Amino acid sequence: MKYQTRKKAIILLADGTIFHGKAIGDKDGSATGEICFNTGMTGYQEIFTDPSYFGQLMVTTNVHIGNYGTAKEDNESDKAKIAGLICKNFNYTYSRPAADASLETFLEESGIFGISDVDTRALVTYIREKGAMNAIISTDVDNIEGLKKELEKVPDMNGLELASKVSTKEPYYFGSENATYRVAALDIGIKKNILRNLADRDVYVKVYPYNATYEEMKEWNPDGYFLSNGPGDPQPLKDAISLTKSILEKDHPLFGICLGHQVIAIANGIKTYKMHHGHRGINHPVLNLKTGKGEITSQNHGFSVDKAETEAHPDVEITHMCINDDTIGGIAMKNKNCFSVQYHPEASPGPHDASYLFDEFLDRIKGAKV
Ligand SMILES: NC(=O)CC[C@H](N)C(=O)O
Repeated sequence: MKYQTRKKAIILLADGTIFHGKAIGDKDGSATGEICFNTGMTGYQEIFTDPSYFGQLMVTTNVHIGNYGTAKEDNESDKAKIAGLICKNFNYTYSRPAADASLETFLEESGIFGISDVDTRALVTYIREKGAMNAIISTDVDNIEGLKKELEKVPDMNGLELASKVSTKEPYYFGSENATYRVAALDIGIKKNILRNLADRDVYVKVYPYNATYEEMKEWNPDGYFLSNGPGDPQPLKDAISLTKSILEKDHPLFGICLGHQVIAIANGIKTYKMHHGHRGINHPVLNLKTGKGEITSQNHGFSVDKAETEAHPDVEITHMCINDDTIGGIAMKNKNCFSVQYHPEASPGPHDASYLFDEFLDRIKGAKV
Protein backbone atom coordinates (compact mmCIF):
# COMPACT_ATOMS: atom_id res chain seq x y z
CA MET A 1 0.00 0.00 0.00
CA LYS A 2 1.54 3.26 -1.14
CA TYR A 3 -0.38 5.58 1.16
CA GLN A 4 -1.09 4.76 4.80
CA THR A 5 -2.89 8.07 5.29
CA ARG A 6 -5.63 7.84 2.70
CA LYS A 7 -8.63 9.98 3.57
CA LYS A 8 -12.14 8.65 3.93
CA ALA A 9 -14.38 9.79 1.11
CA ILE A 10 -18.03 9.52 0.17
CA ILE A 11 -20.25 9.57 -2.89
CA LEU A 12 -23.43 11.51 -2.24
CA LEU A 13 -26.07 10.95 -4.90
CA ALA A 14 -28.72 13.56 -5.73
CA ASP A 15 -31.39 11.36 -4.12
CA GLY A 16 -29.47 11.47 -0.81
CA THR A 17 -27.96 7.95 -1.00
CA ILE A 18 -24.39 7.65 0.26
CA PHE A 19 -21.65 5.20 -0.75
CA HIS A 20 -18.27 5.05 0.97
CA GLY A 21 -14.69 4.88 -0.26
CA LYS A 22 -11.25 6.42 0.15
CA ALA A 23 -9.59 9.25 -1.74
CA ILE A 24 -7.02 8.20 -4.34
CA GLY A 25 -3.60 9.41 -3.24
CA ASP A 26 -3.16 11.26 0.06
CA LYS A 27 -5.10 14.43 -0.66
CA ASP A 28 -8.43 15.98 0.19
CA GLY A 29 -10.68 16.76 -2.71
CA SER A 30 -14.13 16.79 -4.22
CA ALA A 31 -15.78 16.69 -7.64
CA THR A 32 -19.29 16.92 -9.04
CA GLY A 33 -21.06 15.74 -12.17
CA GLU A 34 -23.55 13.27 -13.54
CA ILE A 35 -22.69 9.77 -12.38
CA CYS A 36 -22.26 7.14 -15.09
CA PHE A 37 -20.54 3.78 -15.43
CA ASN A 38 -18.43 2.09 -18.09
CA THR A 39 -18.22 -1.70 -18.23
CA GLY A 40 -15.02 -1.93 -20.31
CA MET A 41 -12.48 -4.41 -18.98
CA THR A 42 -9.65 -2.43 -20.59
CA GLY A 43 -9.13 1.00 -22.09
CA TYR A 44 -9.43 3.22 -19.01
CA GLN A 45 -7.02 5.84 -20.39
CA GLU A 46 -8.94 6.17 -23.66
CA ILE A 47 -12.20 6.42 -21.69
CA PHE A 48 -10.89 9.05 -19.25
CA THR A 49 -9.52 11.20 -22.10
CA ASP A 50 -12.65 10.93 -24.31
CA PRO A 51 -14.12 14.47 -24.34
CA SER A 52 -17.64 12.95 -24.46
CA TYR A 53 -17.29 12.28 -20.72
CA PHE A 54 -16.75 15.93 -19.82
CA GLY A 55 -19.00 16.73 -16.83
CA GLN A 56 -19.43 13.10 -15.80
CA LEU A 57 -18.24 11.19 -12.74
CA MET A 58 -17.02 7.86 -14.09
CA VAL A 59 -17.63 4.60 -12.24
CA THR A 60 -15.47 1.82 -13.69
CA THR A 61 -16.90 -1.65 -13.22
CA ASN A 62 -13.60 -3.44 -13.85
CA VAL A 63 -12.19 -4.22 -10.41
CA HIS A 64 -8.62 -3.09 -11.16
CA ILE A 65 -7.93 0.35 -12.54
CA GLY A 66 -4.40 1.62 -13.22
CA ASN A 67 -2.63 -1.76 -13.37
CA TYR A 68 -1.08 -1.10 -16.79
CA GLY A 69 -0.32 2.60 -16.23
CA THR A 70 -0.70 5.20 -18.96
CA ALA A 71 1.11 6.05 -22.19
CA LYS A 72 0.79 9.47 -23.85
CA GLU A 73 0.05 7.95 -27.26
CA ASP A 74 -3.12 6.33 -25.86
CA ASN A 75 -4.77 9.70 -25.18
CA GLU A 76 -7.98 10.45 -27.03
CA SER A 77 -7.56 14.18 -26.29
CA ASP A 78 -4.96 16.37 -24.56
CA LYS A 79 -5.78 15.17 -21.02
CA ALA A 80 -8.34 13.38 -18.86
CA LYS A 81 -11.80 14.89 -19.37
CA ILE A 82 -13.93 13.01 -16.83
CA ALA A 83 -15.16 15.08 -13.86
CA GLY A 84 -13.95 12.46 -11.39
CA LEU A 85 -13.18 8.76 -10.99
CA ILE A 86 -14.95 6.18 -8.82
CA CYS A 87 -13.43 2.69 -8.74
CA LYS A 88 -12.87 -0.46 -6.70
CA ASN A 89 -9.14 -1.24 -6.60
CA PHE A 90 -6.84 1.59 -7.70
CA ASN A 91 -3.35 0.44 -8.68
CA TYR A 92 -0.60 2.84 -7.66
CA THR A 93 2.05 0.65 -9.25
CA TYR A 94 1.79 -0.52 -12.82
CA SER A 95 3.32 -3.01 -15.18
CA ARG A 96 3.59 -2.45 -18.93
CA PRO A 97 6.76 -1.76 -20.93
CA ALA A 98 5.04 0.84 -23.12
CA ALA A 99 3.65 2.87 -20.18
CA ASP A 100 5.29 6.18 -19.31
CA ALA A 101 3.44 7.12 -16.10
CA SER A 102 1.22 5.75 -13.38
CA LEU A 103 -2.50 6.44 -13.58
CA GLU A 104 -2.15 8.37 -10.30
CA THR A 105 0.34 10.80 -11.89
CA PHE A 106 -1.72 10.97 -15.06
CA LEU A 107 -4.92 11.94 -13.21
CA GLU A 108 -3.00 14.41 -11.03
CA GLU A 109 -1.63 16.14 -14.14
CA SER A 110 -5.19 16.52 -15.44
CA GLY A 111 -6.39 17.74 -12.03
CA ILE A 112 -8.83 14.84 -11.65
CA PHE A 113 -9.96 13.78 -8.18
CA GLY A 114 -10.99 10.18 -7.64
CA ILE A 115 -12.03 7.73 -4.99
CA SER A 116 -11.45 3.99 -4.73
CA ASP A 117 -12.39 1.12 -2.43
CA VAL A 118 -16.01 1.73 -3.36
CA ASP A 119 -18.51 -1.13 -3.62
CA THR A 120 -18.87 -0.42 -7.33
CA ARG A 121 -21.11 -3.44 -7.91
CA ALA A 122 -23.67 -2.09 -5.44
CA LEU A 123 -23.30 1.45 -6.82
CA VAL A 124 -23.74 0.37 -10.46
CA THR A 125 -26.72 -1.81 -9.57
CA TYR A 126 -28.23 1.21 -7.85
CA ILE A 127 -27.72 3.52 -10.87
CA ARG A 128 -29.08 0.85 -13.19
CA GLU A 129 -32.25 0.76 -11.12
CA LYS A 130 -32.70 4.45 -10.32
CA GLY A 131 -31.17 5.97 -13.47
CA ALA A 132 -28.50 8.59 -14.16
CA MET A 133 -28.32 11.40 -11.61
CA ASN A 134 -25.94 14.04 -10.33
CA ALA A 135 -23.51 13.23 -7.56
CA ILE A 136 -20.67 14.66 -5.52
CA ILE A 137 -17.57 12.78 -4.38
CA SER A 138 -15.68 14.31 -1.49
CA THR A 139 -13.35 13.81 1.46
CA ASP A 140 -15.48 16.30 3.41
CA VAL A 141 -17.31 13.34 4.91
CA ASP A 142 -18.67 15.11 8.01
CA ASN A 143 -20.31 17.92 6.08
CA ILE A 144 -23.24 16.22 4.40
CA GLU A 145 -25.43 19.32 4.51
CA GLY A 146 -22.68 21.40 2.86
CA LEU A 147 -22.18 18.73 0.19
CA LYS A 148 -25.91 18.66 -0.50
CA LYS A 149 -25.82 22.42 -1.12
CA GLU A 150 -22.86 22.01 -3.51
CA LEU A 151 -24.71 19.24 -5.30
CA GLU A 152 -27.82 21.37 -5.78
CA LYS A 153 -25.72 23.82 -7.82
CA VAL A 154 -24.69 21.16 -10.35
CA PRO A 155 -26.66 21.62 -13.59
CA ASP A 156 -28.89 18.87 -14.95
CA MET A 157 -27.37 17.02 -17.93
CA ASN A 158 -30.73 17.29 -19.69
CA GLY A 159 -30.51 20.46 -21.77
CA LEU A 160 -26.84 21.05 -20.92
CA GLU A 161 -24.53 22.43 -23.62
CA LEU A 162 -20.97 21.18 -23.05
CA ALA A 163 -19.48 20.87 -26.55
CA SER A 164 -18.12 24.45 -26.48
CA LYS A 165 -16.12 23.60 -23.32
CA VAL A 166 -14.06 20.89 -25.02
CA SER A 167 -13.94 22.08 -28.64
CA THR A 168 -10.79 23.47 -30.22
CA LYS A 169 -10.56 27.28 -30.15
CA GLU A 170 -8.87 27.51 -33.54
CA PRO A 171 -9.05 25.27 -36.62
CA TYR A 172 -6.20 22.78 -37.01
CA TYR A 173 -5.12 20.14 -39.51
CA PHE A 174 -4.57 16.38 -39.14
CA GLY A 175 -2.93 13.94 -41.56
CA SER A 176 -0.94 14.53 -44.71
CA GLU A 177 -1.43 17.66 -46.77
CA ASN A 178 -0.80 15.51 -49.86
CA ALA A 179 -3.67 13.12 -49.13
CA THR A 180 -6.19 12.59 -51.96
CA TYR A 181 -9.31 13.62 -50.02
CA ARG A 182 -10.23 16.47 -47.71
CA VAL A 183 -12.71 16.23 -44.84
CA ALA A 184 -13.94 19.19 -42.80
CA ALA A 185 -14.64 17.93 -39.27
CA LEU A 186 -16.70 19.77 -36.68
CA ASP A 187 -15.10 19.37 -33.25
CA ILE A 188 -17.87 19.13 -30.69
CA GLY A 189 -15.63 16.88 -28.58
CA ILE A 190 -13.68 14.85 -31.15
CA LYS A 191 -11.66 11.75 -30.25
CA LYS A 192 -8.19 11.44 -31.79
CA ASN A 193 -8.81 7.96 -33.14
CA ILE A 194 -11.51 9.31 -35.45
CA LEU A 195 -8.87 11.60 -36.97
CA ARG A 196 -6.41 8.69 -37.22
CA ASN A 197 -9.04 6.54 -38.96
CA LEU A 198 -9.65 9.26 -41.55
CA ALA A 199 -5.95 10.03 -42.07
CA ASP A 200 -5.24 6.30 -42.53
CA ARG A 201 -7.72 6.34 -45.42
CA ASP A 202 -5.87 9.00 -47.42
CA VAL A 203 -7.76 11.92 -45.92
CA TYR A 204 -6.41 15.32 -44.91
CA VAL A 205 -8.66 16.64 -42.12
CA LYS A 206 -9.31 20.22 -41.11
CA VAL A 207 -10.88 20.36 -37.65
CA TYR A 208 -13.17 23.31 -36.91
CA PRO A 209 -14.45 24.80 -33.62
CA TYR A 210 -17.98 23.96 -32.45
CA ASN A 211 -19.46 27.21 -33.82
CA ALA A 212 -17.91 27.07 -37.31
CA THR A 213 -20.25 28.11 -40.12
CA TYR A 214 -20.92 26.33 -43.40
CA GLU A 215 -19.27 29.22 -45.30
CA GLU A 216 -16.06 28.83 -43.25
CA MET A 217 -15.91 25.11 -43.96
CA LYS A 218 -16.90 25.37 -47.60
CA GLU A 219 -14.09 27.86 -48.24
CA TRP A 220 -11.53 25.08 -47.69
CA ASN A 221 -13.24 23.09 -50.45
CA PRO A 222 -13.64 19.75 -48.62
CA ASP A 223 -14.77 16.52 -50.31
CA GLY A 224 -16.76 15.46 -47.24
CA TYR A 225 -18.00 16.70 -43.88
CA PHE A 226 -17.87 15.06 -40.46
CA LEU A 227 -19.72 15.73 -37.18
CA SER A 228 -17.92 14.39 -34.10
CA ASN A 229 -18.82 12.76 -30.83
CA GLY A 230 -18.93 14.95 -27.75
CA PRO A 231 -20.37 15.70 -24.30
CA GLY A 232 -23.74 17.00 -23.16
CA ASP A 233 -27.19 17.28 -24.67
CA PRO A 234 -27.34 17.67 -28.49
CA GLN A 235 -30.45 19.88 -28.42
CA PRO A 236 -28.78 23.17 -27.39
CA LEU A 237 -26.18 22.87 -30.22
CA LYS A 238 -27.87 25.48 -32.41
CA ASP A 239 -24.74 26.30 -34.50
CA ALA A 240 -24.01 22.64 -35.24
CA ILE A 241 -27.66 21.98 -36.17
CA SER A 242 -27.82 24.90 -38.61
CA LEU A 243 -24.43 23.94 -40.09
CA THR A 244 -25.79 20.42 -40.63
CA LYS A 245 -28.89 21.77 -42.38
CA SER A 246 -26.67 23.75 -44.78
CA ILE A 247 -24.48 20.71 -45.51
CA LEU A 248 -27.61 18.63 -46.18
CA GLU A 249 -29.09 21.30 -48.42
CA LYS A 250 -26.01 21.06 -50.66
CA ASP A 251 -25.99 17.25 -50.35
CA HIS A 252 -22.28 16.95 -49.55
CA PRO A 253 -21.12 13.58 -48.14
CA LEU A 254 -21.75 13.74 -44.38
CA PHE A 255 -20.91 11.28 -41.61
CA GLY A 256 -21.75 11.70 -37.92
CA ILE A 257 -20.69 9.75 -34.85
CA CYS A 258 -22.61 9.74 -31.54
CA LEU A 259 -23.25 13.42 -30.66
CA GLY A 260 -22.85 14.12 -34.41
CA HIS A 261 -25.43 11.40 -35.16
CA GLN A 262 -27.85 13.03 -32.71
CA VAL A 263 -27.29 16.44 -34.36
CA ILE A 264 -28.09 14.93 -37.79
CA ALA A 265 -31.35 13.49 -36.39
CA ILE A 266 -32.32 16.87 -34.89
CA ALA A 267 -31.50 18.63 -38.18
CA ASN A 268 -34.06 16.28 -39.74
CA GLY A 269 -36.68 17.27 -37.19
CA ILE A 270 -36.34 14.08 -35.12
CA LYS A 271 -36.16 14.59 -31.37
CA THR A 272 -33.59 13.16 -28.98
CA TYR A 273 -34.23 12.14 -25.38
CA LYS A 274 -32.27 11.42 -22.20
CA MET A 275 -31.93 7.68 -21.59
CA HIS A 276 -32.47 6.03 -18.21
CA HIS A 277 -28.76 5.33 -17.64
CA GLY A 278 -27.21 5.23 -21.12
CA HIS A 279 -24.82 2.84 -22.87
CA ARG A 280 -21.17 2.83 -21.86
CA GLY A 281 -18.97 -0.15 -22.57
CA ILE A 282 -17.03 -1.95 -25.26
CA ASN A 283 -19.17 -5.03 -25.91
CA HIS A 284 -22.56 -3.67 -26.98
CA PRO A 285 -24.22 -5.73 -29.72
CA VAL A 286 -25.58 -3.90 -32.76
CA LEU A 287 -27.54 -5.36 -35.67
CA ASN A 288 -26.75 -4.06 -39.14
CA LEU A 289 -30.17 -4.11 -40.79
CA LYS A 290 -28.71 -3.92 -44.30
CA THR A 291 -26.48 -7.00 -44.00
CA GLY A 292 -28.29 -8.85 -41.21
CA LYS A 293 -24.94 -9.19 -39.45
CA GLY A 294 -24.18 -8.41 -35.84
CA GLU A 295 -21.29 -6.26 -34.68
CA ILE A 296 -19.79 -5.81 -31.23
CA THR A 297 -19.35 -2.12 -30.58
CA SER A 298 -17.88 0.49 -28.32
CA GLN A 299 -20.58 2.77 -26.92
CA ASN A 300 -20.74 5.87 -24.78
CA HIS A 301 -23.92 7.88 -24.77
CA GLY A 302 -26.66 9.06 -22.41
CA PHE A 303 -29.00 10.50 -25.04
CA SER A 304 -30.67 8.70 -27.91
CA VAL A 305 -32.64 9.41 -31.08
CA ASP A 306 -36.41 8.89 -30.83
CA LYS A 307 -37.31 5.60 -32.49
CA ALA A 308 -40.97 6.26 -33.35
CA GLU A 309 -40.18 9.62 -34.98
CA THR A 310 -37.34 8.05 -36.99
CA GLU A 311 -39.53 5.17 -38.17
CA ALA A 312 -42.21 7.63 -39.25
CA HIS A 313 -39.77 9.94 -41.08
CA PRO A 314 -40.15 9.66 -44.85
CA ASP A 315 -36.52 10.58 -45.65
CA VAL A 316 -34.67 8.70 -42.92
CA GLU A 317 -33.87 5.01 -42.84
CA ILE A 318 -32.82 3.06 -39.74
CA THR A 319 -29.64 1.16 -40.64
CA HIS A 320 -28.57 -0.23 -37.26
CA MET A 321 -30.27 -1.23 -34.02
CA CYS A 322 -28.78 -1.63 -30.54
CA ILE A 323 -29.93 -5.12 -29.62
CA ASN A 324 -29.72 -4.86 -25.83
CA ASP A 325 -32.60 -2.40 -25.55
CA ASP A 326 -33.93 -1.94 -29.08
CA THR A 327 -32.74 1.67 -29.42
CA ILE A 328 -31.47 3.23 -32.64
CA GLY A 329 -27.88 2.41 -33.57
CA GLY A 330 -27.58 4.14 -36.92
CA ILE A 331 -29.48 6.04 -39.61
CA ALA A 332 -29.04 7.10 -43.23
CA MET A 333 -30.91 9.67 -45.25
CA LYS A 334 -32.70 8.16 -48.20
CA ASN A 335 -32.17 10.99 -50.68
CA LYS A 336 -28.99 12.55 -49.32
CA ASN A 337 -25.38 11.45 -49.00
CA CYS A 338 -25.60 11.34 -45.22
CA PHE A 339 -25.33 8.61 -42.58
CA SER A 340 -24.51 8.35 -38.90
CA VAL A 341 -24.14 5.97 -35.97
CA GLN A 342 -24.83 6.27 -32.27
CA TYR A 343 -21.84 4.09 -31.37
CA HIS A 344 -18.08 4.35 -31.91
CA PRO A 345 -16.58 2.74 -35.04
CA GLU A 346 -13.22 4.32 -34.10
CA ALA A 347 -13.26 2.08 -30.98
CA SER A 348 -10.34 3.15 -28.77
CA PRO A 349 -11.21 1.45 -26.61
CA GLY A 350 -13.13 -1.46 -28.02
CA PRO A 351 -13.46 -3.92 -30.90
CA HIS A 352 -12.96 -2.89 -34.52
CA ASP A 353 -16.03 -4.61 -36.00
CA ALA A 354 -17.51 -1.29 -37.14
CA SER A 355 -14.45 0.29 -38.76
CA TYR A 356 -16.04 -0.51 -42.16
CA LEU A 357 -18.15 2.63 -41.59
CA PHE A 358 -15.08 4.79 -42.28
CA ASP A 359 -14.62 2.85 -45.54
CA GLU A 360 -18.27 3.54 -46.36
CA PHE A 361 -17.70 7.26 -45.73
CA LEU A 362 -14.74 7.18 -48.13
CA ASP A 363 -16.80 5.31 -50.74
CA ARG A 364 -19.47 8.00 -50.47
CA ILE A 365 -16.81 10.72 -50.85
CA LYS A 366 -15.28 8.98 -53.90
CA GLY A 367 -18.74 8.51 -55.43
CA ALA A 368 -19.55 12.20 -54.98
CA LYS A 369 -16.17 13.38 -56.31
CA VAL A 370 -16.44 11.74 -59.74
N1 LIG B 1 -20.02 9.92 -27.17
C1 LIG B 1 -20.87 10.87 -27.49
O1 LIG B 1 -20.74 11.57 -28.49
C2 LIG B 1 -21.99 11.13 -26.51
C3 LIG B 1 -23.10 11.99 -27.05
C4 LIG B 1 -23.98 12.62 -25.98
N2 LIG B 1 -23.22 13.48 -25.15
C5 LIG B 1 -24.67 11.55 -25.18
O2 LIG B 1 -24.37 11.36 -24.02
O3 LIG B 1 -25.52 10.85 -25.68
